[in-house]
Amino acid sequence: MKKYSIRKYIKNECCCFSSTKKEFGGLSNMCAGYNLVINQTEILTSEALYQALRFSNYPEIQEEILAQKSPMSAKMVSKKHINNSRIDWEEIKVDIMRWCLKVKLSQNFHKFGLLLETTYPKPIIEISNKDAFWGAKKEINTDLIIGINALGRLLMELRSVYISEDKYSLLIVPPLDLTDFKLLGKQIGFIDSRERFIAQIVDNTNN
Ligand SMILES: Nc1nc(O)c(N)c(N[C@@H]2O[C@H](COP(=O)(O)O)[C@@H](O)[C@H]2O)n1
Repeated sequence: MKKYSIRKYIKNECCCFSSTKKEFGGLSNMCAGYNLVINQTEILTSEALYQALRFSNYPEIQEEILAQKSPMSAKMVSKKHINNSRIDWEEIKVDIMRWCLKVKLSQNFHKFGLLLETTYPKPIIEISNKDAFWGAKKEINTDLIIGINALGRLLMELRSVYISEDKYSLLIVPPLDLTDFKLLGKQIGFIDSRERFIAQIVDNTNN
């Protein structure tokens, strides 16, 4: 099992999010307004995509997850089927999350990219009192936040590429080299968002 180090942060030196409705809420996988398309299937949030990929060999479970209107219900449906998770899930879930975030960025390039850019150079943290793996917990009576902060670390990793000269390489997301990297029974290939990006620019110019 991979080990991830615990980090300590000082709250007012960081860009923190916990609610999708507040500042930096768009960084949460639960945030609406960052639609995705994989194999011609519309996916409402990166949370739904991440949860669906837990069940690569169960297209019917994936369909049930993707049909949920809210990301929280997608997560709840996933919990209900947890015993059918890919057997390698714990080993690969961080790679899957990294891939989902890359897709979120490539398909919402300006909107998500600019949001990421505004956080630079501060640490990004999802504050969660329940989950110190993906997020980090606020220490009572201190200004410290402690946890693995895996999601924040992946977002910072992505941010470092977005603000570099390799920025536009992020428009193409290669598939993960995993057995059965599938959505609804179909292998997932390269996600090429270059046309979508141009269409979004044209759209923004016309509005
Ligand atoms: N809003 C919210 N509520 C929770 O209870 C959470 N654990 C999270 N964290 C998000 O959930 C995703 C991870 O799911 P798994 O625990 O791996 O099934 C990830 O998007 C976290 O940011 N959020």
